Amino acid sequence: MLQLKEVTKKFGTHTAVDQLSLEIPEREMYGFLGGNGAGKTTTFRMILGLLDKTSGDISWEGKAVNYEKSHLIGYLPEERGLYPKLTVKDQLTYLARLRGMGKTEAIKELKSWLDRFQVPEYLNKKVEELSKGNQQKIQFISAVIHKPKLLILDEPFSGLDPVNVEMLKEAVVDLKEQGTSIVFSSHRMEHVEELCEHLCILHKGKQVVQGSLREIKRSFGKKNLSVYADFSVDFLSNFPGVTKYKSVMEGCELQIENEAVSQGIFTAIQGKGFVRKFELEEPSLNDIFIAKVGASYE
Ligand SMILES: Nc1ncnc2c1ncn2[C@@H]1O[C@H](COP(=O)(O)OP(=O)(O)OP(=O)(O)O)[C@@H](O)[C@H]1O
Repeated sequence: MLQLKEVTKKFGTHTAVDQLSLEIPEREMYGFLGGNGAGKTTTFRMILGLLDKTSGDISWEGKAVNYEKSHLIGYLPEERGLYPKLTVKDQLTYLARLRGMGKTEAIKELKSWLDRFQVPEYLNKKVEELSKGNQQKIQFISAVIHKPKLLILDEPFSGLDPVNVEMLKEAVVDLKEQGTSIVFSSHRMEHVEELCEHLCILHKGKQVVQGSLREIKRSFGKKNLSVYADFSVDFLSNFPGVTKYKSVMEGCELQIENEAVSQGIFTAIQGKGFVRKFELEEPSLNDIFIAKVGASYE
């Protein structure tokens, strides 16, 4: 387990990470959400031992983490940095050897990743000949080639087209199933919602939400209600307990104060005509973020 206890990082007078306490379970995928400047990269760099913390404690399996010395950790940094003039093969075998792998084994692993990403022809290409997105795939391979136990991915999906996003998602899911603990950051709620059992949302260095996705959603209650009907449902905009009303082609989408309000609405629409949909939904992470942080988030 990776543990952070009251971790703070100050740059001069600016507090980039403020009293962050987290427990990141083993063999899971853990999501860090937050807008630009929220403190995600700073937290990762502190976890890896690449940046000193101002105060607090960080431990993995009971010990301090040292990325430079441990072969059990993989890291995809936000600022991608491959040597443009080297071939994929030379570069990745070099990096894999730094992380304790033999050359033959590294080439075998590299080839299997290139096959998986459907780019076997890149083996002997120079990095500068590849598109940005494909360079990112190569950098991802450099983070996982040595089969780390703990994998930290800073914005792994940014800049990739939808096909490559799916390919990378499948790869991280497989790594998790093989027992890797994965921590990744994203601006995109839906990626974290889809992939993570546990997550935290950072806002200006502070954690505003933390825990299991299921529990977080449950604690918010089901407050989104869709009502699609063959009669006008406009009167629901003034219904007691309705906090937000959106008219849509087929009816309306509502936010309600609590689940009990839906019962009143259900009674009120009965007998008025044909109801095609009446659905109480869990909040999305986006709803939760906005409720916690405010609508200013982009
Ligand atoms: N070396 C540094 N010196 C001074 N301030 C820094 C330094 N690194 C980060 N910061 C500040 O710390 C805050 C957190 O930055 P960080 O890069 O951790 O955010 P982030 O959540 O990763 O953002 P993004 O999504 O934009 O990458 C920001 O206000 C940033 O300006």
